[in-house]
Amino acid sequence: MSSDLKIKVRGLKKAFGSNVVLDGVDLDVPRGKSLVVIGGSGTGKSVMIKCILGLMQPDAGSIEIDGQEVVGMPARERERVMRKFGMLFQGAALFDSLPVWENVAFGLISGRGMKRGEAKEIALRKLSAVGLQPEVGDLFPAELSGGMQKRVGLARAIAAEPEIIFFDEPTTGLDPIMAQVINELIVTCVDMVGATALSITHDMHSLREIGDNAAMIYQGKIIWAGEAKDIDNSGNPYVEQFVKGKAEGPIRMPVRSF
Ligand SMILES: Nc1ncnc2c1ncn2[C@@H]1O[C@H](COP(=O)(O)OP(=O)(O)OP(=O)(O)O)[C@@H](O)[C@H]1O
Repeated sequence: MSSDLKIKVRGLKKAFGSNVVLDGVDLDVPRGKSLVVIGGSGTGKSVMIKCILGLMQPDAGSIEIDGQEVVGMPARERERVMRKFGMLFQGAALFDSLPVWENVAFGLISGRGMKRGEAKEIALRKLSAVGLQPEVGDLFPAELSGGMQKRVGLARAIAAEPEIIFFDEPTTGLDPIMAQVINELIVTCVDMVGATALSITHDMHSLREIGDNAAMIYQGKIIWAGEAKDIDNSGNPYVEQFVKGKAEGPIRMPVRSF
């Protein structure tokens, strides 16, 4: 039933000139669940997320959030829907010139007009939730390791207690131990704020840790969707090749000959 869906995507299409990136994507994100989308490099995962976030206009198709069509929605109304979203970008995307606490509180202060003192208190609480001491709040992003920056990004993503959180390759560039710490924090934080989560990743380990459900995108379409625990027995040769990381199989990587 569509009321059980937080996000419902149907027939989403997007091309750049002759490069057809999304060719009729259908995706269901059930309310309160964590869906992880996998797919090779350049298969359109980021383009799909950008369309859902309203950062990119699709050529065709429908995106419903809480049963409300957002494609073609007037900018003002769309902004209100965007407030339901939190986002952890690849590489954390922190503002270098702002101390850590202000990075976390940015959306609260500039987006919601919260007083700085109140926003700082919330920011320090969220930093503590991701295992960072209050002293870290006064440091600048350049003074932090990559893993700490990811934690700060996560604290920022949950600062406004969003209904939906997007995770863009949350473990890319981290060592396996820090990747696991971030995976566990994602699960805890998503639970803590009771959010629905949509992630994109190449990292199969991360998928198994953070996903209730999984989907695979290939050649502009979702070619498999199911419970994350079933991904090893998908019966789909494309999914199998990706999951096992095999060079041989139906997926052909574009290789340029010089
Ligand atoms: N603004 C844009 N203008 C033109 N082409 C674009 C634009 N954004 C994305 N593309 C193209 O869309 C395709 C898919 O890109 P996208 O970034 O969504 O891939 P991805 O699956 O997220 O890849 P990766 O896993 O490597 O991040 C690529 O061929 C890319 O060149």
